[in-house]
Amino acid sequence: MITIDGLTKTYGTTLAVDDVTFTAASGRVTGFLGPNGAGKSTTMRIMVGLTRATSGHATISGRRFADLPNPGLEVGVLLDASAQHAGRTGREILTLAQQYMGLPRARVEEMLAVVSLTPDEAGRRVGEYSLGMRQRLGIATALIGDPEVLILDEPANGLDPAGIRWMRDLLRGYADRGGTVLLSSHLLHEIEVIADDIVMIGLGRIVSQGSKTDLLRAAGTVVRAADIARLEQALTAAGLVTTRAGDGALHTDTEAARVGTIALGAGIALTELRAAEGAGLEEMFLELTSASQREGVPA
Ligand SMILES: Nc1ncnc2c1ncn2[C@@H]1O[C@H](COP(=O)(O)OP(=O)(O)OP(=O)(O)O)[C@@H](O)[C@H]1O
Repeated sequence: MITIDGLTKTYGTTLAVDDVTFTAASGRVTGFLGPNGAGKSTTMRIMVGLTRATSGHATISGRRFADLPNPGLEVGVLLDASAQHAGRTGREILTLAQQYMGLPRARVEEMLAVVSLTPDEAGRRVGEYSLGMRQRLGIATALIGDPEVLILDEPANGLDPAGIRWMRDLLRGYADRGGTVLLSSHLLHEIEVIADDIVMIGLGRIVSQGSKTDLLRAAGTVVRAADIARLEQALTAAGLVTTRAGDGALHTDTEAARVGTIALGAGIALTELRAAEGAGLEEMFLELTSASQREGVPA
């Protein structure tokens, strides 16, 4: 379990992380979502002792990272896959990790197999690796000590579709066995597919957090009718908040059953009625983080 309590980080006049509090629970994948520059990496760097917080605390399984006697056995970290020594081979990097964590030699080959790096690839210098191969090696290094907690910054970066699926299954299995997974992304879909819980951050502040199921439910309903203006009128008259999506559908902030009942009462035949899910979550994400979106939110 990871606990973040009132974490704040300033760089000069930049408030990178602003009073952030959340928990990533055991047995769950927590997605840490936010636009570029929102403060995700800074928060994660503080968790693993690479950056000092201005105020607040971060603990892993109840202890500060600096107080963990053999951190690799408690927490696997992948912050920047390109930070590995370019002149060493993948196998050498894993062997160093195996040695300083005091693990059996066999763990190196086991991990290479887990992340599907072939013996030939393992013998090549990391400087010659593709980004996806470096991510795989980074994940192997994070997992080698069989830690209870995984902290991964943008782990899907550079992976191809099969690689993304592989990583998703790996992290799912890890959480299902009781592990804690915290992964960051600015890609909503990636987080939406894998996460059990979502923490959304914008301009250093948490703008929303909760279980994915609850957030998706709160994302509302998409509804369509031949006479969309009359439907809009009926829903607004019933006190619902509606917005017109670009494709002509209406988005409401309430559940489908209520929308259906109102339409039936007004004698309006619907052509579509469904939970907004991904689209709703995206809208929520753009809205909640609008102040920190470089491009602003499209109308
Ligand atoms: N070492 C540093 N010195 C000064 N400012 C920094 C430093 N590191 C981060 N920042 C600033 O802190 C803010 C948060 O950056 P951070 O890298 O944590 O965002 P992020 O959410 O990880 O973004 P991305 O999705 O682009 O990786 C940004 O305004 C950034 O410019």
